[in-house]
Amino acid sequence: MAPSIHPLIDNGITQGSSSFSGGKLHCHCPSDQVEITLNSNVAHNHACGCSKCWKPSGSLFSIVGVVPRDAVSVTANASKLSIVDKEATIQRNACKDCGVHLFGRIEKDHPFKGLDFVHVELSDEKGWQEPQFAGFVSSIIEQGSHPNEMDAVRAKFKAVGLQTYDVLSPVLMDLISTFTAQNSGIRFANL
Ligand SMILES: N[C@@H](CCC(=O)N[C@@H](CSCO)C(=O)NCC(=O)O)C(=O)O
Ligand SMILES: [Zn+2]
Ligand SMILES: [Zn+2]
Repeated sequence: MAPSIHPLIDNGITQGSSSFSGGKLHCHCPSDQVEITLNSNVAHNHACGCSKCWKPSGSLFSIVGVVPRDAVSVTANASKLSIVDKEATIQRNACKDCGVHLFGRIEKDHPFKGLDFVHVELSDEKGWQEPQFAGFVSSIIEQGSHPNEMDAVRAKFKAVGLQTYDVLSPVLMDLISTFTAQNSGIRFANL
């Protein structure tokens, strides 16, 4: 059987709702779940093949989007959270018991500082923005996917209407490069 890309991709994508304004995320513990309340829908929701984003077991990709950090609050069992890698750009807060990542936060100077990374599949609510693209696709080879499987993986994304990139989407890459240019002293008019 072909490996799962992700349950939210494998059988086609369900469109989100533009009027949806947030909901709750829960970790996978059978009891005393960590609960996160999001007062916003996600943006730039995407499949990520990198090794650092949390993926459901058996899936090659994570689905991860961003919300303003002010829209994120831990509303139950905060004591179960622990940062996976304090040195990483994105400090991923995971449940110590089940390993699920509840939110990833950037504290250092970075173009995405102020945005938290979250996985909407941890919510029972419907209406979250659907995945917009697939990023870090080639990174799945670093985790053991065979290079010969990559055409099939990219074809699966294409079949559900998603563009694939080996880093991030053009709009996000432009934001990163704009930040880098401005930090080096370049000033753009009318930005
Ligand atoms: N090939 C590496 C790539 C890891 C990577 O750079 N991941 C990105 C995307 S995460 C969500 O889009 C990133 O920004 N990482 C910063 C961080 O993780 O702190 C690999 O697969 O590990
Ligand atoms: Zn848990
Ligand atoms: Zn990632």
